[in-house]
Amino acid sequence: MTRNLVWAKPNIDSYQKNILSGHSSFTLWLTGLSGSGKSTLAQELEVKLYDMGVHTVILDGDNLRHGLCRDLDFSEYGRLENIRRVGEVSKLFVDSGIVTLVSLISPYREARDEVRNLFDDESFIEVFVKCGIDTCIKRDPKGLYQKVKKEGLRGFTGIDSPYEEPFNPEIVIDTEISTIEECVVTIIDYLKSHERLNVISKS
Ligand SMILES: Nc1ncnc2c1ncn2[C@@H]1O[C@H](COP(=O)(O)OS(=O)(=O)O)[C@@H](OP(=O)(O)O)[C@H]1O
Ligand SMILES: Nc1ncnc2c1ncn2[C@@H]1O[C@H](COP(=O)(O)OP(=O)(O)O)[C@@H](O)[C@H]1O
Repeated sequence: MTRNLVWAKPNIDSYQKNILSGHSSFTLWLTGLSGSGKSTLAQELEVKLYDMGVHTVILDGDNLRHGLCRDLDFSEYGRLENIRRVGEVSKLFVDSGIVTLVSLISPYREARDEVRNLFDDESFIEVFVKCGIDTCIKRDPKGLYQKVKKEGLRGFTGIDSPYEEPFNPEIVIDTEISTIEECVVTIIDYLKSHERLNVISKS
């Protein structure tokens, strides 16, 4: 597939783009069941990071499936291709100096690990947004679990389609026992303690 292609190397590298941004860039990959809290946390985190002067973009599964990924369904292939595409897009943003907040069920461990392999060790932070299926069903923010029950919606994650929990995520957020604010603080604390929010400037 990649035969006869030559990589076009840009004149400005990602470190120089980080200097322009004033901070390092990385992907925060929020994975979890529908209703676990991925979108809510990505949105709250973005506000917090904005206030700290950090440039961000949110890549939310629901939104991307209206455009970039609108040709994909929820079959295994559709989800794997979705994860692959969002991984590649997140890499483009990170290479451009932008912190990328991904909110994607991304139910397959191996597919998430393939995305991780696109990045250096520090630049991919997997966040397991942990929440039991019963709580997700109770929350049902979009009424989709009701649709599974009442309208026979098939292939729904956690019901009749698999979700593989990460073995070794950088961060685990349990949204059943922590408030939204507490979850945000946990993530920001992780980023600070791992020096991901340090100011970068030309020396
Ligand atoms: N069958 C099925 N299973 C799971 N989710 C479904 C399904 N059909 C539609 N939806 C809605 O699509 C959102 C998940 O899209 P993702 O792109 O994150 O899914 S995946 O990573 O490709 O598995 C998901 O958004 P979130 O609730 O924010 O997770 C749902 O709103
Ligand atoms: N600690 C928490 N973190 C995130 N969401 C929470 C938390 N506690 C309760 N919620 C609620 O759970 C729901 C999660 O919905 P959403 O963010 O759309 O989930 P997802 O994007 O994973 O499908 C929201 O209604 C949110 O207010």
